[in-house]
Amino acid sequence: MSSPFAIESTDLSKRYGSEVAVERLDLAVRQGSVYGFLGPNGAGKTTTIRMLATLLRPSGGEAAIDGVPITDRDTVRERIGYLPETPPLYPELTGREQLQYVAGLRDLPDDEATRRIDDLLARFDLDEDADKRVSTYSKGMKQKAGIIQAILHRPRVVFLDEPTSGLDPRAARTVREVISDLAAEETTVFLSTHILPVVDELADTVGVLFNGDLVAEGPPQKLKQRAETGDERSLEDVFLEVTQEADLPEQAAHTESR
Ligand SMILES: Nc1ncnc2c1ncn2[C@@H]1O[C@H](COP(=O)(O)OP(=O)(O)OP(=O)(O)O)[C@@H](O)[C@H]1O
Repeated sequence: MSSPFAIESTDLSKRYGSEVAVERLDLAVRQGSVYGFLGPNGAGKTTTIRMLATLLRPSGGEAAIDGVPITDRDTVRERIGYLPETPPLYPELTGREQLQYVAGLRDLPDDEATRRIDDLLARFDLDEDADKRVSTYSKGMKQKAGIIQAILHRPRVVFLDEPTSGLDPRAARTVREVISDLAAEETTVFLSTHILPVVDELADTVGVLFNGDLVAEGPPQKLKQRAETGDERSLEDVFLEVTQEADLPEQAAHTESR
């Protein structure tokens, strides 16, 4: 039976030695939705994404992508695209060669690959630089190439770690439009970013991770509604509140020990 969830996890955990990076995380992300994954630096977002993308072995718990357990790495990898914080690119290739190489790894037919590469290069304003070596690219140009290679094969689920990092306003808008288009085509987008307005605009559901724990989850509109008064606050207010409240016991302990 097919699951309505594109990403599911139960008790997903990761420890680095005695350090707990992700603590018994339960996720259920609907097919075709955009999930905004927020959290302060070091909260465990990248660790979570790397586990879901089969690049890091969990210390405990389970997860499935598109109904396939992450232990079945080959099948999961066929169905996902991943933009890490630093896109993996070969500096000695040109942008176009890099994308052709990835299309080959993904077994895309040549003519379809050429068509999609040309379309995406133009969409990201990278067409004029497509035949220059990646080693000459700026940070933003590398980021654009990284985004294109993450979505080139039309994956069912896309993980984007800070996709607008280093991008100028026009390119950042293109990324937002591409994310909307992906969701409209029933691709699930798991989006980690510190840019809260992007999440506010695009996410169907927001999850806030703090010290490896999901401390808030829900549609942005609902999270922004104050339970007591019904007044609206910003997503930033919500973020600061939920990532501070959970911090209070530690702060109290710290103050007492002085
Ligand atoms: N390879 C590693 N070895 C040891 N500890 C690690 C390793 N990778 C991550 N950590 C720790 O795990 C925790 C979570 O890190 P992670 O990179 O997942 O956070 P993040 O939410 O993505 O942060 P940021 O927003 O700064 O990118 C941090 O405390 C980090 O120090």
